Amino acid sequence: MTYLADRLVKTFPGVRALDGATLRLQPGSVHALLGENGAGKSTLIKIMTGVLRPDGGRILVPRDDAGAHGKEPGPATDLVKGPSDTDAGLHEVRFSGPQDAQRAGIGVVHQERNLIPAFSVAENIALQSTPRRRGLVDRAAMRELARGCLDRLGVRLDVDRPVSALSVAQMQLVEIAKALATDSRVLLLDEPTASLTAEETEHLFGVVRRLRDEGRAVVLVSHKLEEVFAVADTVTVLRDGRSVAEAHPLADYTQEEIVNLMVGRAHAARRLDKAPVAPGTAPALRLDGVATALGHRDVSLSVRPGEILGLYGLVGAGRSELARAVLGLHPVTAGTVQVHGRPTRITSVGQALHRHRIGYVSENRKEEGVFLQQPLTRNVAVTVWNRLSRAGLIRDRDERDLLTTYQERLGIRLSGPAQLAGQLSGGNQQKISLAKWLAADCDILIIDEPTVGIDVRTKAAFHELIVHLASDGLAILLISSDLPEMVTLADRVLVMRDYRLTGEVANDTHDYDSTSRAIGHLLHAAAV
Ligand SMILES: Nc1ncnc2c1ncn2[C@@H]1O[C@H](COP(=O)(O)OP(=O)(O)OP(=O)(O)O)[C@@H](O)[C@H]1O
Repeated sequence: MTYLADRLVKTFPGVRALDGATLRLQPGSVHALLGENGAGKSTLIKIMTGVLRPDGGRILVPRDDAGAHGKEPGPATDLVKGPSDTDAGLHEVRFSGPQDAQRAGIGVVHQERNLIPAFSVAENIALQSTPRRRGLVDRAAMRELARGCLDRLGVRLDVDRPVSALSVAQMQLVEIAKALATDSRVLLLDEPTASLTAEETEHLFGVVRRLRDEGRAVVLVSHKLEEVFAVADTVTVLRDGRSVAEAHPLADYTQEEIVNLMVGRAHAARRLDKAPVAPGTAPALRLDGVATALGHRDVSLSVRPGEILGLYGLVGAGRSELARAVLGLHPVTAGTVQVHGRPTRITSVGQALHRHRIGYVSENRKEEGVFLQQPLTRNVAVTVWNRLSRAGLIRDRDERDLLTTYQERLGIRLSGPAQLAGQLSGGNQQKISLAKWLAADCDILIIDEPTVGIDVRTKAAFHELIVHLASDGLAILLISSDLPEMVTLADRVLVMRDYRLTGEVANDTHDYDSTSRAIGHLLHAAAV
C-alpha cells in the first residue's frame, strides 16, 4: 500500500523548489523527510496535500484509496504503470485541493495550527467528518467519534473543552486525532516538536509509534536530528529540490553522514572559542527584584558586555514574557531595570533600540519579525535606517550590500534582493529576521529561541556569529529551550520556573553532561 510522490517538479518565479524529488512511503513506518532550509520539504508536503499543484511528476496512491477521490488524470493506460514493479496497483491522482488529498487518505499537521480556537475538542476533531442525523449535527456521535480517535492515540482529554484552553502539545494531539477522524493512512507532521518540551516530545513519539504499529505511514519533517534518529525507520533527504537519499533505512546512516548528505559535502562542526569577560566589568543590563503584572516575582539578573547569559526553562516558564516586560511590552510592577547603570523604564521595542541600543529577536518571528509583503532588502535594513540614510534618503545599494553580507554569513536562500520575505521558506524567513538584528547597532541583544526551524549548518553558523558578537563586546541574553544550544553558547545559565528564577548554573566548561544535569536538578528542585 505504497504512497508515492514521483519525480515532482515545482517552479516558483526564479526558484526551482522541486527538481525531480521523490518520496516513497510504506505503511507501518516512520519516515523522516530531511533537508536544509529551502531544500523543498514544505513544497513537497504542500503538493502531497493538494495545496499546490506540481509542474511535473506524479502522485500515486493505492488503488483502493484512489477510487473514491482525486481526479483521474487521463486514459486508463496511464494509470497503473509505476516506475517499478512494486508500484503495480498504484493509481495516479491529481488533487485539485486539500479535500482531494484528504479523501485519498493523506493528512497533515502543520506548524501553524489549523484548529478553530473557540470550538471544542470534539468539534475540531470532527470538523471534516461531522456526523449528521436528518441534516443536523449529531453531537453525541460527534463526541463519540472524537473520544474514539483520542483513545486510539492513548490521549486523555475532555472533548468538550474549547481548544483555546489547551497547551500547544495538546493542540498538536487534537490535530493528529482530527487526521485519524478522516482515516488518514499517511500522516505528515511538519516540525511537530518545535515548541514542545522534552517530555511532551516523548509522549508525541509514543503516539507516532502507535500510528506506525496500526499500519499507517508517518512522515516527520524535523531539523532535530537526535529526535529523528530516536523515532524514524526510513529517510528521504532533499537537497536543492532533489532526493539525494530515497526511502533508505535510517539505521544505515550516522548523523554525520545525514548532515553531509543534506549539505552536499563534508560538514565539520567547529569549536567555538569565546573570550572570557574581564573581572569587574559592569553590567550592561541589570534587573533587581523585578515583578510584573504577568506574575514574575523577585527576578534579579545581570548581563555584562562580552557575556552570554542563558535563560532556560520549560515552555510557559515566563522567560519570553520577562524579556517582553523589560522591553515595555508588559507592565513591570516592582523592582528596577538598569541599562549601563542607569535606572530605566523602556516603553517600546523601538525606544529600546534607538535610545538604549537594545535589540530584540522575537520568538514570534512570523508575526513580529518579518514584513512578509516587503522585499528582503527592506527587511534587513529596517533596524539600521538611521545609520544608512543620508539626508533622509536610503540608497538601494546600501540596503543590497547589507543583505548580501548576511546572505553570505547565514546562507540565506533567495532568488534576488527584491524578493518578498513572504516567498522564502520558513527557515530562511527566520534568518532574515535574525540578520535584521545582527545588522543593528546594539549594545545589548535579547534573543528568544533563535534556531527553531533552522537547519544544522545554519545553526552552527549562527552560533559562531553570536559568539563573535559577544567577543566584540555585546551583552547577550539568550532564551532557548534547546539544551545543547544553551550549553554551547552560554557563559552562565539561569533557570526559570513559574515566573521565578530558581538558580544559576556556571557553564565554564561547556560540558553537556554536567551542565544539563545541574539544570535538570534546578528544574526538578523547583517543582517540589
Ligand atoms: N510561494 C513561493 N514563492 C516563491 N518562492 C517560493 C515559494 N514557496 C517556496 N519558495 C521557494 O522554494 C524553495 C523551497 O522552499 P520550501 O519552503 O519547500 O523549503 P523547506 O525545505 O520546507 O525549507 P524550511 O526548512 O526552511 O522550511 C525555497 O527557495 C523558497 O524560497
